[in-house]
This record gives sequence, structure tokens and C-alpha cells, in this order.
Amino acid sequence: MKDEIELRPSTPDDFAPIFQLLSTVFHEEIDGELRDLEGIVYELDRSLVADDAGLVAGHVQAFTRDLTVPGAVIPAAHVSGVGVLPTHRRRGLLTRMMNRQLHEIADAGREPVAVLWASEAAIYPRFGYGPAASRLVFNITNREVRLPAPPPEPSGRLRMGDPQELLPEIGKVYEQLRPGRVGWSSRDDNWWKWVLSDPKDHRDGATKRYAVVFEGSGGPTGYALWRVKNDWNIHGSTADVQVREVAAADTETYRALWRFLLEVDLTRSVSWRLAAVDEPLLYMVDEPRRLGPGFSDALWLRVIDVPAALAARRYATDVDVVLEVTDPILTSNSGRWRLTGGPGGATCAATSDPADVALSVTDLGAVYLGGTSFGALAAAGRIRQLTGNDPAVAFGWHRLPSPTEVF
Ligand SMILES: CC(=O)SCCNC(=O)CCNC(=O)[C@H](O)C(C)(C)COP(=O)(O)OP(=O)(O)OC[C@H]1O[C@@H](n2cnc3c(N)ncnc32)[C@H](O)[C@@H]1OP(=O)(O)O
Repeated sequence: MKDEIELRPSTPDDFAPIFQLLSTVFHEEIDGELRDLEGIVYELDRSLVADDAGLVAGHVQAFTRDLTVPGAVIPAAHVSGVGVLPTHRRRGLLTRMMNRQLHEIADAGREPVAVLWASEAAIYPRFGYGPAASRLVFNITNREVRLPAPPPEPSGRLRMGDPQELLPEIGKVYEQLRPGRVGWSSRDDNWWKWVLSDPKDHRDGATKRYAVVFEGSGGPTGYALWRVKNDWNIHGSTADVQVREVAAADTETYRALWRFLLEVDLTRSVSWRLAAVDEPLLYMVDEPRRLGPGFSDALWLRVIDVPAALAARRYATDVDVVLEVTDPILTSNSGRWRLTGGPGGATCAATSDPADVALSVTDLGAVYLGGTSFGALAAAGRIRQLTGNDPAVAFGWHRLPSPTEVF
């Protein structure tokens, strides 16, 4: 039965069935405006279907984007749209699609890592993806948190408007900050359309999306995107400010944007699903418990090419270590690798020297962005430290990764 189902690249004729499949597996209607939107960023030549005698029974795709990693910006396959029809589940179709996709990415030789957001955390470790970035989900009772007073003479002003109209300012800020923000993905014109799109079906009764930009004397230094979900009870308004994105080049901009978001009149809460685990707001407000932070996984990362990936990022301190990696899928990654580097750059090559550390490619993916600690994985019994040469500090970074969007 298994072999009757063919894996093949998608064609334009598959487009409608693919979105029918994705609607089914994600329990939502992806049609009309929503489907057009997904079509803007869709890369047909990077999508794969499982074809059961003409029926699209499975799908996986990748987007061509760059990702900021510690000290560098590198090409990273952004994997998405994974689904198998309920009638075809648990017959190994996902396994076949994942294995084929990983080999295709590796054979193309361009992207040393792949990343994704997981619908369920149990799915991807077996394919070599590790939890590389986490996030906080804020549910803020905004009347109960205070920020420090603004400077007597602010260095800029806030300008509110339509996100599309403010795109030149928003895009400029994003591009200026992106090289230094681990976990951020590149956005070309199509991705900006996707990010700023505002289909009614996604509003769940809330307002359209708004943007606010902080403009200093030298130009924009930050922006926020948000909408408001209105509600009332016997006491009055209980509306929620739903924050999509906040980007700020400096402390004053960040504080000004958050004061604005926390003080929208006729609201009683602010929610944000993509706060960093070390989000500065935690250390700015007088009562951080009222941010109501909840912890969750965020970006999952798969090392496709061990030496290329390890040489591409920078390290917090000097490091000279031999890693013994096991990778049952992309087997050329398995073996011993000497990583030599530091804050200025790194090299990595195969070695026959004895290993200092033994780990799976999944755990290498987890530590790659500096968002999951070597020490924690060792304490969990996942990474084995074989000598006293411990690279834990070197693999960290001065800030934790903070992905800005679920793609
Ligand atoms: C990046 C993204 O797009 S994330 C979105 C992922 N998609 C979804 O969540 C949509 C709904 N779910 C689905 O479409 C399917 O259940 C999929 C794609 C998750 C799994 O597809 P399947 O073809 O059933 O997976 P497959 O048969 O290859 O399973 C491989 C192994 O993973 C396990 N597995 C698969 N899905 C899950 C899951 N959701 N939770 C736990 N284990 C899982 C299977 O039990 C199997 O384990 P085994 O080898 O020990 O028996």
C-alpha cells in the first residue's frame, strides 16, 4: 500500500487540492482572500505532494529566506504547510516527505539549516529538528503595570497609520535591526505583503490592524503592529489590545511604543504571543507578574550541513572542541567534527581526534541559536559531556532568539 503513493513535486494543478488538504488538516477554511495570500509566497518548485492515484494526500513545502543566527545572516529553508489527510495518517507519509525534503535541501547545498514552527512538539525531533527558540505569551492586565516616566524632552514622536502606508518606515527599521536579531527571517516585498495582510477571516471580531511608528530626528527607530478586540461587561470596557509585532532600535523607542500599547483608552488587557524569553519589558515594568507570561516553544531548527552550519555562526567565547554528532537521516553529518572559533568567526572540519561532547543532530539544532542551553540538555541526559572541555558558554549568545512571525 505504502509504495503505491507517489511523492512528487507539485504542479500548478495541485494548488487547489493542496489548500483543500491544508484546510482539512488545520480545521479552517483556507479559501478566497486567505488562499490568494498564501499564493503570494508559495514556491511551487519547493513543494512536494503525496499523490494517491490522483488524490493529494500529503503536502510539505519550503520557503527560501534568510535567518539571523548568532553573529551572521544565513540561508535557511523555512518549512511549512505540512499535512497528511486523516484517511492517510500514520502510514509513514510524513516520514517519507520529511526525509525526501531534507535530502533535497542537503543536495542543493545552499542552506545549512532548516527551520519551522511545530503544530505539536512531538512531531519533529525524530526528523532532527530541535527546539532552538522559545517565547513568552503575554496576557497583560494593562491597568496594573507601570513603565518609568518618559524623558522630559523625548527624542521623537509617535505617528499612527495604516500598516501598508507606513511600510517604508516599518521596513527600514526591520532591515536595520534584522542582522543583529537572532531568529528574525528576511522579508522581501511578497513577505511584507504576507506579514501586513489583514484578511477579515483572521480578525476574529477584532478591528483592522494598525501601525504606529516612532520617529526620531534621524528617521524611524521603531514600530508596533496591533489591533483591538472590543468587549464590554457590566463594569464597562474589557477590550484587549492584540499586539502582532514590536521592533525598537533603542530603549527610549521601546519604552515609548510599549507605553502607547499599554495605555490605549477603553482597554483592560494587552496580549502578545511572540515575546522573547528575555523580553526587556519584563525588566521595565513595576509589576512583571502582571504581564502574565506563559512559556512555549517557538522556532525549531534542523542542521542540514554540520560543518557549514557550525562555521557560519559566531560564538560568545573562544571555543576549540570536538563534537561527535549522530544523524540517522543525513548520514554524512554523523561523525566527529572539530569546531574552532569565537566572537570573530569559526571553522569546522572532520577529525579523527577523540570527542569532547556527544550529541544527536536534534540537540545540535536545539543549541544552534543560543536559545536552548547545552547545560540544560546535558542535565536532561540528552547531551553527553565526555571530557572537561565544555562548549556550553561559547554556544550561548548575549540575547536570546526572538522570532517575529509564525510562517
Ligand atoms: C511545519 C508545519 O507545517 S507543522 C504542521 C503539522 N501538521 C499538522 O499538525 C496537521 C495535522 N496532522 C497531520 O496532518 C498529520 O498527523 C502529520 C503530518 C502531523 C503526521 O503525518 P503522518 O503521515 O500520520 O505521520 P507518519 O505516519 O509519518 O508518522 C511518523 C511517526 O511520527 C509519529 N507522529 C506523527 N504525528 C504525530 C503527532 N501529531 N504527535 C505525536 N506523534 C506523531 C507517528 O506516530 C509515527 O511514529 P512511529 O514511527 O513511532 O510509529
